[in-house]
Amino acid sequence: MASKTPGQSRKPLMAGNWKMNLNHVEAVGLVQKLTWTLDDKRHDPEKSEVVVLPPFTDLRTVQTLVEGDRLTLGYGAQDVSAHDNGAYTGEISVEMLAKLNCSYVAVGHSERRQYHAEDDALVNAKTAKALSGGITPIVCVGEGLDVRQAGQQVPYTLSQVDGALAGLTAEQVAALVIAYEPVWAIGTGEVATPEDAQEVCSAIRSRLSEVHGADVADKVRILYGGSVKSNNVASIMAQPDVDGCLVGGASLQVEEFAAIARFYDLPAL
Ligand SMILES: O=C(CO)COP(=O)(O)O
Repeated sequence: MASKTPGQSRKPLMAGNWKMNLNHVEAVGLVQKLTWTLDDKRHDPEKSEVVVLPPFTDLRTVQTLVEGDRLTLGYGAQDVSAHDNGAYTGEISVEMLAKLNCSYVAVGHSERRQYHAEDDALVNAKTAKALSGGITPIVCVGEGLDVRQAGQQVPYTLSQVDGALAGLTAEQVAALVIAYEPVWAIGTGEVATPEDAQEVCSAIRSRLSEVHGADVADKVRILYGGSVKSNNVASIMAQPDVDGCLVGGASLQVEEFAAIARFYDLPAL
């Protein structure tokens, strides 16, 4: 596996969270253009893994395209049910996602926490469910503006991490991805400084090390999310504990997302 810095084995991950954008027809256009652009610019898949998280209704189409054309593009979902099956109207199970060969699923995104009242216990149940189905959860954590202004971003975020990972084995934790997304930076154009991102990402890694040991902490990829663009990605990625980005708005723009995926060729401003 390629390294971001010598001696580090975590392969950078650039995940595009489309949120509630693009129907399945539009998804075809974006995925095709994205893979053409990455090929054209000679993207090295060893230097960053590129993943899209489309809406549920696009997943079968994206799967067909990726598998049919053997694209070097990962995909996954934006949410998963904490239940296996049954009378849960509107929910999608991990088995359904696994059947679509999804590699990843976001859990606990701040928009789910905010608009669907998801708490740490539910995020914990969804994380465990994803792992049990063989899908890598991207566990989202991060503080709101009031918490940041009170200087409590580290304890607040660590408490979300503790809640989301409660009861998981060291082996399970080693297999997941954590995304630090400060809520005040999401969709606002207000990106955290590289130092802000590093402060919390490094605190998360220290906590993983305390609880599960340094070997586990070394394996977990910790992403930053919140107004990531091609003009700020390189300096964020230069931070030692930032192993990738969870990208919202910019992942809907092919040239932008392709440039973000190729952060390794951009100057850190
Ligand atoms: O929420 C995000 C990704 O999950 C970030 O969204 P933006 O990149 O649009 O700020």
